[in-house]
Amino acid sequence: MISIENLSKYFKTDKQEITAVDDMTLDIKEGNIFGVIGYSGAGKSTFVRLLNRLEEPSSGKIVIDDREITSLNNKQLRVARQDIGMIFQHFNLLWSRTVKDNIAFPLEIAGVPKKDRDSRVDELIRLVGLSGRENAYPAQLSGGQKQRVGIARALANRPKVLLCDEATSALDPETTNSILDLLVDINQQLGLTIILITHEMHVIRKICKQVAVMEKGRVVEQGDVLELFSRPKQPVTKKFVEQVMGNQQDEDSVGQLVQSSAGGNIIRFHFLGETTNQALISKLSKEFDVDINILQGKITQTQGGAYGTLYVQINGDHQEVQKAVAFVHEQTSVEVEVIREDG
Ligand SMILES: Nc1ncnc2c1ncn2[C@@H]1O[C@H](COP(=O)(O)OP(=O)(O)OP(=O)(O)O)[C@@H](O)[C@H]1O
Repeated sequence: MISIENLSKYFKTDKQEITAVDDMTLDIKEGNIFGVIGYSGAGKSTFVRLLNRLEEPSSGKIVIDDREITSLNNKQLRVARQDIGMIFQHFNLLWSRTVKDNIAFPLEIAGVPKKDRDSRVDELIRLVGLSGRENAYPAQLSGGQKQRVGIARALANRPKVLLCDEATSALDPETTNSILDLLVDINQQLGLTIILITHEMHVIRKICKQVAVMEKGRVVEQGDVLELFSRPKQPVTKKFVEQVMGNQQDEDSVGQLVQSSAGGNIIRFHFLGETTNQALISKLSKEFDVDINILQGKITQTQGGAYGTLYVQINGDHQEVQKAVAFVHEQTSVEVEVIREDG
């Protein structure tokens, strides 16, 4: 759907030349929610603005839905942009226009007749959950509602791609979650390809299927979100994973755990993309004659399933404990490791 080849952007200032995007190559599949994460200054905003040529590339090639964006003239670009919606951190709404008229704006520009505009706007208002607020002005809306207007406006011309530039960074955690849920909903309902840039790993965790990590204008690591969580290679990626998971490699705390829990078997379960394991603990205690005590853990949900580690103490007859461990090993995709054996 989207193919980016050797894309670069240099900015010349009086004193120096800055490489904001440095030779990026990426392929993004249709219907994906693709995240790009990086710290401030990594080049994320520049990258996303190059995709619809809000920023002109210095070199490289961008193809979106078989159309080479980088070779279009201005007139062709205006038409092509109707297929590429965009939402922004600070919403970029027109403050003198109502919700309805903000959403109608791109339709007016595209020359859609008034009657068709009105019915499309009604449809969009329902889609983004703004019914009843049609005639409000942006200043009368909450941050989350403003972003809903931004999303409706971006979708007005039925784009194939939606670019999200830090779309939830100005919102509180609860509103962030509701906007992310809306993006997933839109992705599923409309089959829209979404590219989302952020500096927050929990945003990636919650809605992205694949992710690229940017540092100093370059993609330093990319892959499936679960894969990246479980095997981050670059130091910057490890830091981002720690934002969500804490430091999983903290051997001290495991040692402490073993010391402080008197007796019993200590088992570590490692969840990696399993989607049917929510009932694992209760299933084990029902099917085997064992008692299970949860000691410590952190599990998080990604679009690819659950990810994380859980330490439990399993008490019971030696054979029953072994059977329970064998069950997890053989019947589920949860990795299991015996940290300490009883006796
Ligand atoms: N118009 C510009 N002129 C000169 N330098 C720029 C311009 N836009 C961006 N830069 C520089 O390019 C680099 C990448 O900036 P960019 O805004 O893309 O990063 P970012 O990852 O989006 O960070 P942030 O989240 O802070 O915006 C930075 O060093 C920035 O100062």
